[in-house]
Amino acid sequence: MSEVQQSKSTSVSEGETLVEINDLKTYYGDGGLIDSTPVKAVDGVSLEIKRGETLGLVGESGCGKSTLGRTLIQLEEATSGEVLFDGTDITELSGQELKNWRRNSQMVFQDPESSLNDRMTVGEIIREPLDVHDWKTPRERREHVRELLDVVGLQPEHYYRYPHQFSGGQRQRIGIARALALEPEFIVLDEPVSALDVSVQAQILNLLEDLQEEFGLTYLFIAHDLSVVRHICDRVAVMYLGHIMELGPSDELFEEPKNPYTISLLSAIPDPDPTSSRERITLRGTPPSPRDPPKGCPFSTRCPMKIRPEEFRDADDDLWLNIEIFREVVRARTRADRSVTDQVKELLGMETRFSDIGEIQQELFADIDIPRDIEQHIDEATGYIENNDDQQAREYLRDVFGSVCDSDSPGDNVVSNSGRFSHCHRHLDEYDEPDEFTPYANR
Ligand SMILES: Nc1ncnc2c1ncn2[C@@H]1O[C@H](COP(=O)(O)OP(=O)(O)OP(=O)(O)O)[C@@H](O)[C@H]1O
Repeated sequence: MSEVQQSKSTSVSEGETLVEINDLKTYYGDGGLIDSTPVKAVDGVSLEIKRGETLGLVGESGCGKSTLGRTLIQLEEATSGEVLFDGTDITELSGQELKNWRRNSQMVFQDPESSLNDRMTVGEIIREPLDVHDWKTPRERREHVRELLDVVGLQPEHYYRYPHQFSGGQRQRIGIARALALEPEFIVLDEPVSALDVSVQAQILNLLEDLQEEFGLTYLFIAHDLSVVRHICDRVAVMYLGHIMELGPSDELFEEPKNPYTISLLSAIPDPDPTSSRERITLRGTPPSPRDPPKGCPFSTRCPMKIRPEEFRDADDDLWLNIEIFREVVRARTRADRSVTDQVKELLGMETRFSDIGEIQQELFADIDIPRDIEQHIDEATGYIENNDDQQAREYLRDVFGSVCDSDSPGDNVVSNSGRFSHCHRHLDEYDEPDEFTPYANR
């Protein structure tokens, strides 16, 4: 870690809070009459964003990053919780108050191809927010737009051109100029360089850094590309299934990840250090549906370091893996939003003929040594399913084979002096720390 980066992280982490988020939830489709199971896109997020910092937000597609970003600037309505900007809860604002507040917070979107209106000139696009807010006089607006073109590296004559006449990188500059028009303090950058060529990405990232310094901006930088985040962000939040799994200074988090999900994500990035002993962890399956998240830890259905119940701690690893797969098959059967056949096929990589539970049981356990007590439990669960009580089977298996990871939501445990936190039961004294635990699959 360079001294410069270190001091930047330290000063920011000690800095003044601009945004404070408390137990924020944003659900989609809540209260509908036909399907009342909401999509829990953001499901209890608490974090702070410091004035002047860039906070990265990373995670797999669909984990809720955009929804969180959109809720912070009130493009999406929060279901519950607080978003305090300089102490004011903006989820409570409406009407003129909300309109006035909106000037402070803007968003830059991922896809410069579709986020700009092709029927408006560049000048009109950048000026639109000024018109909406009746900013100063029309003449001053035009002058301000020309200044903004200059600030983002475009030419005054670009004012009268149309977006389709520009390259992807230039279009993103237009989007940035528009976001800056009302002189906001806070900008959500939603994958701002993902759609651009690598060579252009660096130019846009440099521009964003320069603008941050010039105007004292605070950024929430959403990305799935971890390497981009590492270089531009002071701190990083790792999101999974609507929850923040780990949050801390970038360098620390990348060099010494503490949460099993962060460890798994980072293990997939090639390590330039040939002496590194870091082993790649391949995560099994896909994230659960945000309509039906697990009861305990959000990562519990895929965690390679999941805590086993005491009585099964020495169970054979292959057997245990198949028990976990069996539990996932049963979970999938209880899920409402995708066909059971598709889910089972995906979980087992098998053909539809195995969607009969007896056959699945055979497939998973017939060729494996299975202690009598475990076999009885599996038989019992299969019996419930054969009686069409999938939910009972799911709960039975959770009671028998589940651990604290299945039953309790972990706390945000502080894992370093910087205040970094990790959402994992393994940080409690009675368990091995995640970074000291060899994942079952890698033994
Ligand atoms: N308007 C909506 N109505 C219903 N569900 C939605 C809506 N927008 C998003 N979702 C769902 O909410 C969950 C989170 O989506 P979101 O776009 O916030 O994730 P993301 O991490 O930003 O994904 P990506 O990187 O693919 O954009 C997903 O399951 C998604 O399908």
